[in-house]
Amino acid sequence: MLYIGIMSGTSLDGIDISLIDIDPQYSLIASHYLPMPADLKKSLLDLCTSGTDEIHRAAIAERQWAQLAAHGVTQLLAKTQTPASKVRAIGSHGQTIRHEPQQHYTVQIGNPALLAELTGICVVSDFRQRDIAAGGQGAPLVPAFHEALFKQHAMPCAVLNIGGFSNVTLLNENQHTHGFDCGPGNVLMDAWIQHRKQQPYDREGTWAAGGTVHHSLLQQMLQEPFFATQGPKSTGRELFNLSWLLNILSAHPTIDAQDVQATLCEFTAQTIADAIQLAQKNTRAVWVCGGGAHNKDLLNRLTRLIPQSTVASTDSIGISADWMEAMAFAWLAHCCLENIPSNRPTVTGAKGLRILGAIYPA
Ligand SMILES: Nc1ncnc2c1ncn2[C@@H]1O[C@H](COP(=O)(O)OP(=O)(O)OP(=O)(O)O)[C@@H](O)[C@H]1O
Ligand SMILES: CC(=O)N[C@H]1[C@@H]2OC[C@@H](O2)[C@@H](O)[C@@H]1O[C@H](C)C(=O)O
Repeated sequence: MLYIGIMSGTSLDGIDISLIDIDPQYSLIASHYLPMPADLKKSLLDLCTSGTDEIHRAAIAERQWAQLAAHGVTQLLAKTQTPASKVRAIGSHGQTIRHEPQQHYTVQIGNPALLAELTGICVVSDFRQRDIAAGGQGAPLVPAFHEALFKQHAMPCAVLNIGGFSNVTLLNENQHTHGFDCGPGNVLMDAWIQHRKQQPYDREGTWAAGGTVHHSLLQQMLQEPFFATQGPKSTGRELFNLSWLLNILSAHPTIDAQDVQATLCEFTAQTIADAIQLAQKNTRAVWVCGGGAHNKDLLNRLTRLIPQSTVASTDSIGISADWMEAMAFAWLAHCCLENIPSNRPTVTGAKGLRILGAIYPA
């Protein structure tokens, strides 16, 4: 049974589209990546903070986003010669423009009705809303997919997604899945290199690797109260953004830009390592996915900071690090249509298991 998953993450670098077969074992058949056009990226980023005429701007942006996503679906189907009628549904994450779980709301836009209209395929979307309605954070949602995918692997293990933000799933022999957002993934490193070198990201972490960690800056960043709170917890650009960083840096005006990048990479690794070690001390392996899996410097730091575990990309065990999230949303669509609950109350804090997603028939 074929499903398509569409993930447009917090990094806003582009739209990931996967085609998966539920049998056997949620296999990835094909994938397609569409870079985010600069004007749409700017519109979406602007919507992440409050401003004038937001309703109008959100409606225009989500229409453009759906048109782009539909174009990507068409290209993916053409390159695999798959008729649209063979795909049972598209699971579309949409684009998060606000995430305020403390205020019991989260907003993902993506005009699923238009996506269904343009592709002729049933679309399942708005996955986070029901979990929020049941008192949860609405995020992270990938832990249930990680649980299904890693069933056969040695336990206890952790699946770590390092996208714009980082989230971890902790799996053990007793099937008591835990998970939460650890904090920033690439978001601060991306923001800093963009600010200082006009580059979208630090390729393989080479800029960070050549710098020196500034320990008092690191300690100050670690004071952020988010890190001291226990899960369920999730976060986003509302908290960790360039202004957050510049505010802290204002107390350290003389630090070299490259040393700031090194410190941000160490900070990202340290917060992840602390979170994993506190939540599941005996973790044997940390399987890394998301774009951060390509950041060699970040992986080296994680390896040093979590000495009791193997730290490796999921690519090394045949699970694509780049497509994990897009595959997860294809699987979430399947769960919705099959009435399978896909939140994990231990992760999100919801009152109970819930079937997630809103269905827009073909
Ligand atoms: N070769 C590379 N070297 C270093 N970093 C990389 C590389 N490739 C990708 N990245 C990082 O990964 C990021 C994109 O990751 P990904 O696509 O997983 O994020 P996302 O899905 O938008 O985020 P989220 O999971 O938070 O929603 C880029 O912005 C960049 O920081
Ligand atoms: C609100 C939102 O979009 N959160 C994202 C973000 O990116 C990573 C982390 O923060 C995670 O909580 C979530 O994404 C994944 C797909 C999730 O829900 O599991």
